[in-house]
Amino acid sequence: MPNAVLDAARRLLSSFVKPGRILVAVSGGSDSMGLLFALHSAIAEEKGGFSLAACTVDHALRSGSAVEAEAVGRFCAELDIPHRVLRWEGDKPQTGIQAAARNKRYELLAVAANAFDADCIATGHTADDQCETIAMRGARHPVEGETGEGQGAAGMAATMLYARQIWVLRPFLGIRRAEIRTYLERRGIGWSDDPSNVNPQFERARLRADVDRSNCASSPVWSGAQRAASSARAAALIEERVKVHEALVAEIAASSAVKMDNPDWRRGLMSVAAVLGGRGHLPARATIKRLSDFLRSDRPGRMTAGRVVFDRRRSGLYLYREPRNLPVLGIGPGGRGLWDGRFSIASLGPALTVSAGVDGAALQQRLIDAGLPKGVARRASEVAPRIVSAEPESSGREAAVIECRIGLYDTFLPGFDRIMADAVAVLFGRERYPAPPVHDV
Ligand SMILES: Nc1ncnc2c1ncn2[C@@H]1O[C@H](COP(=O)(O)OP(=O)(O)OP(=O)(O)O)[C@@H](O)[C@H]1O
Repeated sequence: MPNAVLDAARRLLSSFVKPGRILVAVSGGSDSMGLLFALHSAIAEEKGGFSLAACTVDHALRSGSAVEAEAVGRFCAELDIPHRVLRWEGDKPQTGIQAAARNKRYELLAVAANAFDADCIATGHTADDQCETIAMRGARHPVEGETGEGQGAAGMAATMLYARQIWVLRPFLGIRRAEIRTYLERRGIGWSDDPSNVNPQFERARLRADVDRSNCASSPVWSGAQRAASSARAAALIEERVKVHEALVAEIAASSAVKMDNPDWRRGLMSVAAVLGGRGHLPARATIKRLSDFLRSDRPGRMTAGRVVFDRRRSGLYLYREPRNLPVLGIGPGGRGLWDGRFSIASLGPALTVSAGVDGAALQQRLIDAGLPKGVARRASEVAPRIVSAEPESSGREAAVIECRIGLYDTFLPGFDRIMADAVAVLFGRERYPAPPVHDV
């Protein structure tokens, strides 16, 4: 009898570059219980090399969650799979609880992956979850699917890099929840139902009810492969047209700046701008439109969008952080912090204070020597981080390790955007992101 669930697990195993250890994120719901059991069965058929571990995050948000986590533990023990429960300790936020729980969940899963020495994490996201995600993103950004400019145009990716550290794989994205339930029922395996999945207070639960009623036929969206192709085109364009100096200024030839009719170029340019502005998302569609009109007009002038100045001169287009609302950050001895959303700074010993300001004339001169107009060099050096050490004998720069942050990709990088993310990383003087453990995008 054909078995789509087991086949998806087999396909995942055969997509690995080399066999390794998979940490399965098991909530105790049908999808992740099905994933665990299907992977266990598929591995049993294999010659060897793969192993499983499992982790359940107890969000401690409702009574009964600890008992459900224990039930998963018993199931894992029956299958001889090592299992850990990690609990979300401490205060919980009053609002945005679902988003906070999700962030915490990935953080704890990454901790478990490290403890089990796993090569990746697998989650039980299904085709139903995919429909909900597309519907949810579509409701927020009704037209972005047309050009693929927004993050949501392709829905969830089958692979995702978390925190530059560990890849999350979603082998069930093409499988309906009902199929997984049938698979489990036929084997006499039970699961728990999370009541918040049907609580209409949450947007995802409301959409879930709609998706259950529908046939999962959502509006047309990009496939992962289309999105990957767009990423590759955008990456090639920024590699060819954009030069970034000291992670502070982007320089673009005047002839390239005007080409805002090309959606791949728009997306590439906006991604570079998001890094310069210390933002984790692209500007809103209306802002991109205003900016495109300004750039197409081919006239010198300045426009600010997403905390970035687009400084258009005869010699070219220059992008840098606008000189407003620049924070002051204190970092304790040996500590680390994120300054202005743009730079991660780690102390090598002394306490540090980070603020904006001209870090001597040297930086400005380096930018001028690199060919930037004087005015641009001055403005860019004014928004550079100035690091002052609490120990007068050591200079701030010597006492710190500083790295540019790429908010768009550093926490969640969809697999289909990796080419683009690598191009941005290289422009900003960073290493490429780690490659996934599986073939395909
Ligand atoms: N408490 C949990 N412990 C371990 N894994 C979990 C937990 N909750 C969810 N997961 C994993 O995430 C998958 C998707 O779950 P769910 O749809 O509830 O999460 P989501 O919030 O919609 O997804 P995402 O985390 O990507 O936003 C599950 O199949 C499971 O693999």
